[in-house]
Amino acid sequence: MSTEILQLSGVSRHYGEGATAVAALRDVSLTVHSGEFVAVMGPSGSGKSSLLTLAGGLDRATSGEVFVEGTPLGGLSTNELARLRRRAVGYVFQDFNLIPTLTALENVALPRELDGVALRKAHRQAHDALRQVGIDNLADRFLDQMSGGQQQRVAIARAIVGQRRLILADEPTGALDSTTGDEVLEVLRSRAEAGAAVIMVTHEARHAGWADRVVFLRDGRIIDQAAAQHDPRVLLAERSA
Ligand SMILES: Nc1ncnc2c1ncn2[C@@H]1O[C@H](COP(=O)(O)OP(=O)(O)OP(=O)(O)O)[C@@H](O)[C@H]1O
Repeated sequence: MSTEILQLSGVSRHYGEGATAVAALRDVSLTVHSGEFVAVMGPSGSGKSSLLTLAGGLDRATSGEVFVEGTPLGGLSTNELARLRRRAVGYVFQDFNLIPTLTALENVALPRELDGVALRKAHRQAHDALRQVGIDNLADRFLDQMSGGQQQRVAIARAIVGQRRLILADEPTGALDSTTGDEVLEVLRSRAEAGAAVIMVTHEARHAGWADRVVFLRDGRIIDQAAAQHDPRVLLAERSA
């Protein structure tokens, strides 16, 4: 039986006040279950990043409620929210948000260490995550010794380390060539198959084809939800043909 990992219930997010107020999200309701891979598409400014930051507890809703594994985020203190994020949520930021003074391995292990996992175990899990994105051989490199695509894969490894149940990825294939992009999509897909809920913002219909479901946003509202056009297994088959 699949469980609800994420639920947005009538969520709105307004920025600013009065004449300059912007409604980034308007009354959005969305449920994502364990094992589901959901793509979010929509024009620039439609609210895609806002949806992701609210889902990950990086920002708070103006109204409505966000539930992660049944916990309403609105009632949590800042510390409780930080703990839930570290434990349950992996986030791939558009600009990676990695720490330049740490190696790839240390960047990936950091959230585990912060969560109290012993160093050796955290490093073992980090190696495993780096292996999944195909760059375990770069574990000891610093960020300035890596290409943009390699840094992006470090960011993805950090999001999937330690079997997080909710993985949120904002344009995770942006800096990657198409082969590497497909590899990353395969990793996200396999995390969903292992039981995570994965939500990915993308501009590319081809990438959305890897998802089970595509949510379309416009002006802060969900205007449509559809099953992905392509069965991901078909894409896989095309790749290996
Ligand atoms: N911190 C903020 N302060 C004020 N307005 C904001 C803020 N963040 C987002 N907005 C506004 O909210 C709306 C939705 O922005 P959001 O970044 O969620 O859209 P998006 O669909 O992710 O866009 P893009 O594809 O360009 O990244 C936009 O009008 C944006 O200008």
